[in-house]
Amino acid sequence: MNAPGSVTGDAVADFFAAGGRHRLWCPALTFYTEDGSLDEEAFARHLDRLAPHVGGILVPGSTGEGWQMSERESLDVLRLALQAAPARGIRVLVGLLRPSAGEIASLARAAADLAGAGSDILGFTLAAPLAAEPMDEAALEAAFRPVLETGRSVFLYQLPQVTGSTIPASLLERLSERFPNVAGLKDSSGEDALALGGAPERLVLLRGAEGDVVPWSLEGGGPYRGFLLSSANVFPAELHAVLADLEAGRLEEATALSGRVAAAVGDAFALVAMLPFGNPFTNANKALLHARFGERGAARLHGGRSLPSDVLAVAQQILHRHGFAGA
Ligand SMILES: N[C@@H](CC=O)C(=O)O
Repeated sequence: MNAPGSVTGDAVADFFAAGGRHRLWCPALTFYTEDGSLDEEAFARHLDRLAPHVGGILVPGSTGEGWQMSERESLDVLRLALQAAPARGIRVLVGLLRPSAGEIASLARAAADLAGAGSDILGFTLAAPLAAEPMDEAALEAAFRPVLETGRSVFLYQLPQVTGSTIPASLLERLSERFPNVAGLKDSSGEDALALGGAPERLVLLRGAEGDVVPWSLEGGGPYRGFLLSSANVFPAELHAVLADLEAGRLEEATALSGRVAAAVGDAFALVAMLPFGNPFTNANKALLHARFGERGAARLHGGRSLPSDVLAVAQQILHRHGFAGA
């Protein structure tokens, strides 16, 4: 079952099999002006930096502050992405990051309406609703079904540290048998149980956790075909180069560069760990982006907060320490 304007699971697999930048995806940061509205120009500049190096963007992902947004705000940033992506040759995954099953289904309907037929949406990224107690398999299936029944391609999104629930292997297997439009899995848990435990072979597996890419890549003996990394906001060229090195069999070069990126990103996550607001994916990457590209508005977060100037100064030092030029 595939909806009008939707991409089939096979086409999604072919897209990633094309290799190179197609295997690198970015959960794009969201930019705000001083009055809190979307900064369309900063977003366009950001996509210009990303486009040569990524297959597409996830909008809004956790890094794009999707969990903090209302449905209206999610649709506003999606609209911008759909306007900007085709001219830059990149595709869009829609992040369905909403607190309840009803709100997930509502955003999926509205996003499909916005995209219409023949759009550049590659699919939905579908996380569990937020729950104080872990949801069981039946409850997760009930929450996912309305989106799966739209026929749009779907990546199930493992994010227990935010949602409170873990998608079990048995559910992934059943849904992928029942719904051919389950195209893949994005796992940001850092535990990788589904990929390591033998997820159905036809699925495209994407890693969303930060860290060294090499051992998790197919070429490095790992299970993941692609990577959807918050750090692609700051290091798109380097992560693209790592994948190119891997594909060309230059394992040593890939390992050295991937290790350097991972070390800088690790330091940035440690830097923002003490911040009592925002989320670490956003805060770490906004601080690094501000330092690396001089994107001044990058310090502004959803809801009117800003990253403190001492955090921005240390981000600059982190870049220098790991040999990356700053603005
Ligand atoms: N790649 C991620 C990071 C966390 O899952 C995203 O969606 O922003």
